[in-house]
Amino acid sequence: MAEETSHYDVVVLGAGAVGENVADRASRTGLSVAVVEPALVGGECSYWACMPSKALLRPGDAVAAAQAVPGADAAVTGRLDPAAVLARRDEVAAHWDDAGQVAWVEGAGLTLLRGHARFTGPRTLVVDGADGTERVVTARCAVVVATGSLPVVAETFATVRPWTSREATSAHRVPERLAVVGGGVVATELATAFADLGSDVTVLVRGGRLLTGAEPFAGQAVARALADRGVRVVVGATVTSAVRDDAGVHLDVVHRAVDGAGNDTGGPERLTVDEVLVATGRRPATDDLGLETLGLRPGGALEVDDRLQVAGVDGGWLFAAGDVTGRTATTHQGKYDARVVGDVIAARFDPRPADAGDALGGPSRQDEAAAVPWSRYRATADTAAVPQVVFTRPQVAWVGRTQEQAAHAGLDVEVLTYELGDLAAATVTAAGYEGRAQLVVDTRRDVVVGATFVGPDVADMLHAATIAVVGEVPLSRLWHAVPSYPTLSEVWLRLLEAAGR
Ligand SMILES: Cc1cc2nc3c(=O)[nH]c(=O)nc-3n(C[C@H](O)[C@H](O)[C@H](O)COP(=O)(O)OP(=O)(O)OC[C@H]3O[C@@H](n4cnc5c(N)ncnc54)[C@H](O)[C@@H]3O)c2cc1C
Ligand SMILES: NC(=O)c1ccc[n+]([C@@H]2O[C@H](COP(=O)([O-])OP(=O)(O)OC[C@H]3O[C@@H](n4cnc5c(N)ncnc54)[C@H](O)[C@@H]3O)[C@@H](O)[C@H]2O)c1
Repeated sequence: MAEETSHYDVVVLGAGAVGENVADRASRTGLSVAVVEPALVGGECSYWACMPSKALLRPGDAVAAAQAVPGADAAVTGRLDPAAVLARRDEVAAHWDDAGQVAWVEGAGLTLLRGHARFTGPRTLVVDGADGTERVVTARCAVVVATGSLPVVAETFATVRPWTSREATSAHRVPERLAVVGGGVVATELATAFADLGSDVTVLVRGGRLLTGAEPFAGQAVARALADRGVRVVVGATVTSAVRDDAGVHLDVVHRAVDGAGNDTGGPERLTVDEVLVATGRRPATDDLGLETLGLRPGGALEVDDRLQVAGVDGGWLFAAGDVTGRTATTHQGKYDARVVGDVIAARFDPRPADAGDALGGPSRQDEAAAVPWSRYRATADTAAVPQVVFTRPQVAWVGRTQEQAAHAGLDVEVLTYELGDLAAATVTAAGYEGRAQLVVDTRRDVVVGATFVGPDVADMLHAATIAVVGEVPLSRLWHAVPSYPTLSEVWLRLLEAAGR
């Protein structure tokens, strides 16, 4: 049943973390903004990704931290209480109730349209409501697609009701036996969490190592730590069939495995588990957006430039941000893109008198038109300095280029490494603290282009490195950034000493 047409200046598809931020910023010069969302306002991150997964990981970290300190260890001798961990996770996920975020959207002066949006032509959409209503919505100025991504699940698992990250992060029961297929960020974090909760976990990795986006030593450290906690990590593994019956899910796996002595112990095996978590990557959610009416291909990523403007559509009205672009797959980077695209739209379509932005110091039409890299209207960091933290134990944090990526880019690099366990702060933090920091230095420009930290509590060390990379701070100036004693940040001093300072 079609209703009357509603007109807005800007329409944002998706009220995930990215869509919310786009909408808020785009409205800052007085544009009317509608956000369309068929599910929970807040999207994946709040209810099925970042927040619940970190809530599942934190208790194990807290216990491990105490157990690593002689004297404190005696106070922490029990096991985690899975029911209490899951209950706290429920709270962190707001019990999958978006009332708080709806209140925020409405308080920000945005219009929330509940339903699934699809294009019927340029700047025109139909919003299908859950109650069967169809509302036509037009955008006078711009449309931003922020519909996120969906897990990739191979046909092999079609009949066994596998877990994706959604079922894992919202689970209300801890499986006795869990297989995790994949070796990326979701696989390593959730293998860690469920091992902490008491599952017998097997990780089936297609390639030769974990976390292939990071420096090789990072994945090796995580694999070692998982093995030490009784998790079986099988490399070179392919699941050839999956069947569920009353006894569980039976997986036929072919793999190669090498034992400590270098012997090949691999081969085909049948693995029976209670649940199988498929964590084999995500794909942009663009299947059913009506993109074909705009001359775009459904199903793929929406390719954008540094203004987040979609390539291949005339008129400068279509933008995309977040996971749907295939350019970024973290909340923080998606929100950075959201700030950029929101500012571009607020400035370009500013309804106020021509110089209003300049006079008030806010978004400015002239500045946007003349924008250069590193201005607020260009997502320059997406190519120069993307930070990522993996909340495994040990944590893995990196920004910018790995050694291999820097070499691939033709840079002359020097690689500086330091074992974090040799720092005074490590001695105080934990008995037998193990970790490593590595800087990739562009020797021609004398600046850091990449940094990796692996170890307990390194997540918050990353931002100093991000500032060094974004700021292109010369090593000669970094030398004057004095780290406090005894903190893990003293590693910066040791790394600079290794560079001959
Ligand atoms: C298990 C897991 C853990 C993660 N942990 C972290 C972490 O710790 N830190 C981090 O930075 N990142 C993390 N991520 C990544 C992060 O969750 C995503 O990068 C982020 O959620 C992407 O935000 P988004 O707004 O682009 O998409 P989403 O959050 O997916 O939001 C998209 C929204 O669009 C809506 N939508 C879809 N189609 C339509 C349509 N046709 N019309 C209208 N609306 C539509 C959807 O319902 C959804 O609400 C994690 C991911 C996973 C899977
Ligand atoms: N802490 C965080 O910031 C955080 C946490 C979780 C997820 N995320 C984001 O979510 C995104 C998705 O995470 P992900 O772990 O699903 O993807 P990923 O790209 O990190 O890892 C996918 C893994 O699946 C493997 N794989 C792919 N196809 C396979 C197949 N057919 N069979 C077996 N293995 C296969 C890959 O080799 C890889 O190991 C990531 O890009 C990440 O940025 C971020």
